[in-house]
Amino acid sequence: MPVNSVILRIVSPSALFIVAPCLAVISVLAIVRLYTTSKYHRILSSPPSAAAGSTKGSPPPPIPYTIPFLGHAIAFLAPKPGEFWANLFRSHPRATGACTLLLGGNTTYILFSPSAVEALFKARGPARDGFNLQISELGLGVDHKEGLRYFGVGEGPDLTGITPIQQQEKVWQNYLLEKKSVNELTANFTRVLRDQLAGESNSEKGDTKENVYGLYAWLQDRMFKASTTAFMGSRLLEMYPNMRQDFFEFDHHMLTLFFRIPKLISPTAYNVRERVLSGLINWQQQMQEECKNNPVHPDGDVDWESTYGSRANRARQHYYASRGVNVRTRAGMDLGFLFGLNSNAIPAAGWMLLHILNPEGDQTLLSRVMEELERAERDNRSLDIPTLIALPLLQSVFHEVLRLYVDVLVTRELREDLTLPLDEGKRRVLLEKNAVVMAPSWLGHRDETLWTNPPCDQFYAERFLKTDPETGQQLFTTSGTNGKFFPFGGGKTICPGRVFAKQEVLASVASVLLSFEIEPLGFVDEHGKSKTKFPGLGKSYSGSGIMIMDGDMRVKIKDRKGPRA
Ligand code: HEM
Repeated sequence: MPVNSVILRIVSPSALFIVAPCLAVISVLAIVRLYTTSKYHRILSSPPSAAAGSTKGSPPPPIPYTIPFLGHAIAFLAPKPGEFWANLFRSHPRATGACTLLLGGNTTYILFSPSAVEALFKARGPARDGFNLQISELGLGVDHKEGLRYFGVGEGPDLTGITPIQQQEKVWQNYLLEKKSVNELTANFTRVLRDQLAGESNSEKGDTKENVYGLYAWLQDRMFKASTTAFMGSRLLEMYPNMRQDFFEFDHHMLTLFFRIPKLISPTAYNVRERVLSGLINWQQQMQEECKNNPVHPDGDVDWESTYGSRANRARQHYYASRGVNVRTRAGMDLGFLFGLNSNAIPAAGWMLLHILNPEGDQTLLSRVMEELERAERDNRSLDIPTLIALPLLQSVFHEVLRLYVDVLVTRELREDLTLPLDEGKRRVLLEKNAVVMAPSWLGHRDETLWTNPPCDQFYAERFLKTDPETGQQLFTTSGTNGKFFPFGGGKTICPGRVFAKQEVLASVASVLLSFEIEPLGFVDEHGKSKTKFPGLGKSYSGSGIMIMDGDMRVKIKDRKGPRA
């Protein structure tokens, strides 16, 4: 009897309507897998080394996939830090220095050779304009046309010869990076933070009250208030007192929105974004009315005022006006700026404090850090910021926290073909135009061949210290880390908040440790339940910035000394 007849006897005709499409789908998936696997092996067997001597190089091996168009997107969205990379390198040799993924229809080159990453940051061509536009639309809820208007996509220079992108770069340069402005920002941040800490202290009344907190939750609240007030002015939190809770809920869902997870699957992400936006819109409308659409000029004598805060923020508001964007776009872009301001620096300070105070860690670390910090405390108990930010051990701890906990996908779009060197230029790799290239910090920061002794997944406070052979002194250094360590990205779009971030984080850690005696009481998980181990990495998508903790450390806090200046 023919096989068909046998199948027809076993399977009813209606079942065939289901089986046939399933078989067709399985066949397509199998063919795609076979085709991409054979292409992968073909390219892998003629690696870029074959192109030695040629200046062009060859494209990075394309990792096999099964589902057309989506490619590796589903696996890439695993909400467990590092999981995708660990799986990738189980079957793919790291020695290739680069590989190609298909992410939702986009060819995406992944770089993990330090030489290639270093050269990418030096290249002038690759840009991140398209990425910024995508963040504004998908993550911040800005309308597409408004996003184009804000960034001035495709626009040439204005009458003064400056393009919108250059105008924005000028804002960062003049008000975020220039020494006087960044010092003013740090002074205002420290003033608000220390006022809060002083409010906590009861020593003026001769009271020795002790308080018990989850250290990170306690710190997050105080740092958020200090940085938001220093940058945006005090009116924002007066008008929207619950902003911190909403903001950190949004922060948690930002990548859900960016990766286009539908509202049906994650309604909270969309709802919380609308809540924060509507709070910011209220504030924007009220402030525009109060300042009659003319915020205090950023260049005058005023370094801070209550409506729009810092020079940097007032310069941003003038930029909005020059671009003619509506109030929702302003609120969306403010949310983006608050994200840059708060999402990384606050967890960095949290990880630093937890490691310094960790009862299971190096028991000499706290006293060595305190010895350094006392050098940066003036007689009136204020902080000497230039001394603080040059302390070797403190800087090493800060950089070690960035190494271990920053997970960024530094992303660029290629408008032209780009050739990059692999292993000091002996081999070259060709990246074709119109693709996206990513340098994932996880791969550089946690490369076990580059960070040894102790192994890369361990916190080691002294990792960025070396001993001066002549004086025997401990010196802080990041030399030899190009292309392997890039917490702030690199090149012309490197994070413009990096100088403030360092001052803010170190000033927070110093203020807390110099103000209070802190006694660790044990660790808790995300739900506040006691656990024995130091917090690990919370759930997050690849590229979430500084990774959050999956718990906290309970501490008893008691005043260290009398009132401070
Ligand atoms: C430890 C803290 C921080 C880390 C790890 C961090 C990291 C980064 C990274 C990786 C980028 C992308 C750079 C690139 O593409 O090459 C970036 C961009 C940016 N960061 Fe930060 N950042 C931090 C703190 C801050 C702070 C405190 C501010 C604000 C004062 C800030 C404002 C920004 C802005 C506005 C951008 C976008 C710049 C542009 O589009 O050109 N960041 N940051």
